[in-house]
Order: sequence, then structure tokens, then C-alpha cells
Amino acid sequence: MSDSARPPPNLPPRERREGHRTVHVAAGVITDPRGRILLARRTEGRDLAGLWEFPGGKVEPGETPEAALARELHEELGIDIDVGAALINVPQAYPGKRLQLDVRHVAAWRGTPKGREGQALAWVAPDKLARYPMPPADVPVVGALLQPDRYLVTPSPGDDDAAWCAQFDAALAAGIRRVQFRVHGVDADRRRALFAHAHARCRKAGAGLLVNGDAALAQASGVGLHLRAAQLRAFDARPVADDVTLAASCHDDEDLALAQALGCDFVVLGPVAETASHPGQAGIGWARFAEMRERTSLPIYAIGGMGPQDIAVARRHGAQGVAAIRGLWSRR
Ligand SMILES: Nc1nc2c([nH]c(=O)n2[C@H]2C[C@H](O)[C@@H](COP(=O)(O)OP(=O)(O)OP(=O)(O)O)O2)c(=O)[nH]1
Ligand SMILES: [Mg+2]
Repeated sequence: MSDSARPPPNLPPRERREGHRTVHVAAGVITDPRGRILLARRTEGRDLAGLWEFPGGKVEPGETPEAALARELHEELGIDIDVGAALINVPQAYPGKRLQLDVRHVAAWRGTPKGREGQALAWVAPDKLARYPMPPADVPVVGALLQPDRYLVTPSPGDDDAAWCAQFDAALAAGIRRVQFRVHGVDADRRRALFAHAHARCRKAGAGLLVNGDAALAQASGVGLHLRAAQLRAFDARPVADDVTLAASCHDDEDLALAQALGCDFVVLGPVAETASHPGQAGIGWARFAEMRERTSLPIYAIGGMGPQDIAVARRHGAQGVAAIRGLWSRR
């Protein structure tokens, strides 16, 4: 191999060996007045045949993703569209290629969608999307459509449990809908009381609650379980029932693979940036985050120095959104 043909050395080993090319694809979330979403079934003879996808196709050289989406939806469905807000851009490794799946909302459309290339179409209610088998890159897309973009991890209460409870309520009032209960440095009675508060308030707000590390408490109280990275190696099967939310903290490719194998619903990956709790310790950065995201088919929250202001950049790197303690804990 000549020097000029050699891929850049900063790519991880697998990509370097296989010399993956990147394919940019623009796809659209088309919603009807009843809130149903249009899926198309990939036809026989193509890659990922038989799987359901968000309509769209490859961005041609020199074309913007917006123009590509409008062109593809005209060609494939016979509709004219106005491109809306970006939903998520998912980097995903497929055999022999790297996909960048750039998904936009379709703000408005004219015409009646038809499968002009022989593909089956389905209008699917959001809560039924999981019934449609999809390519790996679409799992984070469905996550971005259905699940919260912020995941609050509770701080420890120090010596003021009342203030902790008040701030917990303020976070829910500010729109937090997914919470990991994690408190250190309190005895069992205080912990029980703080958990009871969190549990009652989340139920009332319709927020999902997960407890850090404690499978028994999760089972007994009917909340989700968030596994610490070290716990990923302690289980060889999903430690809670299928209808109980399971999540995990991940730091590297091996953690991500274990979390996916255990059947996690989502994971947290980082630290992406430097955090107040580990000053001077650099994060992995967005490029590395996206690289790890490529080999996982799960919604992934970015953690480490994150706050609401980072959600947009997180989505551009394939993240579900951000997870944080300080960055999401309301300041009164
Ligand atoms: N449109 C679309 N493609 C997806 C999704 N998820 C996913 O992995 N893909 C992959 C499948 C393909 O490898 C690639 C899209 O390429 P494609 O072959 O459909 O491209 P195209 O519509 O331009 O059609 P073609 O003429 O090149 O066959 O992206 C999705 O939700 N929508
Ligand atoms: Mg297509």
C-alpha cells in the first residue's frame, strides 16, 4: 500500500484494517395528523432487505442533506416536502462501510406517499415502532423520537435532605423526565426516605426512575435499574424483567458490548468533557464518542461536563442527549 492510500493512523484498528468508506444517508420522519410515523420496508436484493426504515437515501456528491432528503422522498414516495428540524445524526459501522444517518423531521409534505419503488409502507403509532424490525442505526433514531433527551443523575444530599427534595422537585418542574437515583454518604434510613420522595414525585410527573446499582430495590419498588460499569461483568443475563428499564454506565467498547448483550435499554458513555468532580482529567471528546457509538446499537447519553446547552451537539454525534448531575440539577 502506498503512503497516500493508507488510511489515517488515528482511526481505531478495525476501521484501519477494513478501510471503511463513509456513506452519508438522509432520512425523514414523516408524521401524519394522527401522529403516526411513516416507515418503508427495504426491498429484496438490497442490503438490510426486509427491515423497516425511515424513508430516504444517499446524499450525492455536492448535494446538501436537505436537498438529498427532498429528492429521495420525491423519488421514493412521490411527495414534496419542507425539511424540518434535525433529529439525530447516527454514525454506525456496517460490514464494509460506515454509515452517517442524518435524520430530519419533515415539517410539511404535499401529495400522498406511495411506494414508488415497490416498497411496502406503514403508518405506525410511536408506541408501536418497536414492533418493526429495523437496521442497527435506527435504534438510536427511535430512542431520539421517544425517550427523554436529558438524564438526571442525583447528587448526594450532603447534610440537607430537605434541600435535596426541594431541588429534586425543581428539576422535575424544569422538565426532567428520566432520573437515576444515586446518593452516597447517607445511612439506610435517609436513603429510604430520599428514595420514597423521588419515587412518589417521579410517578406523579410521569418521569422514569432508575436506581443505581441496587437490583433488589429496583425489583421490589418497580423502578428501573442502572448498572455501574463494574456490575456489567457480574451478570450473565438481564438482571431484571424485560419490562423493567435497564441501563448502564459505560467507559469503553467492551462496556458497550456487554451492556448491549445484557439487553440494556440505553446506556451512558463518558466522560466526554472535563467534569467538576475530576478537574484536570480530560474527557474522551466528541470524535471518540461518535467512534464508540458506531459499534453499538443503543441510545447513548453523553456524560461528563454536560448540560442542556450540549444536547444539540450531542445529537449531531449520535447521542440520545446528555446525562449529568450538576448540569441538570436545578439551581434555586
Ligand atoms: N433511508 C434509510 N436508510 C437507512 C436507514 N437505516 C439504515 O441503516 N439505513 C441504511 C441502509 C442503506 O445501507 C443506506 C441507505 O442506502 P439506500 O441503498 O437505501 O440508498 P438510496 O435510497 O439512495 O438507494 P440506492 O439507489 O442507492 O439503492 O442506509 C433508515 O432509517 N433510512
Ligand atoms: Mg432509500
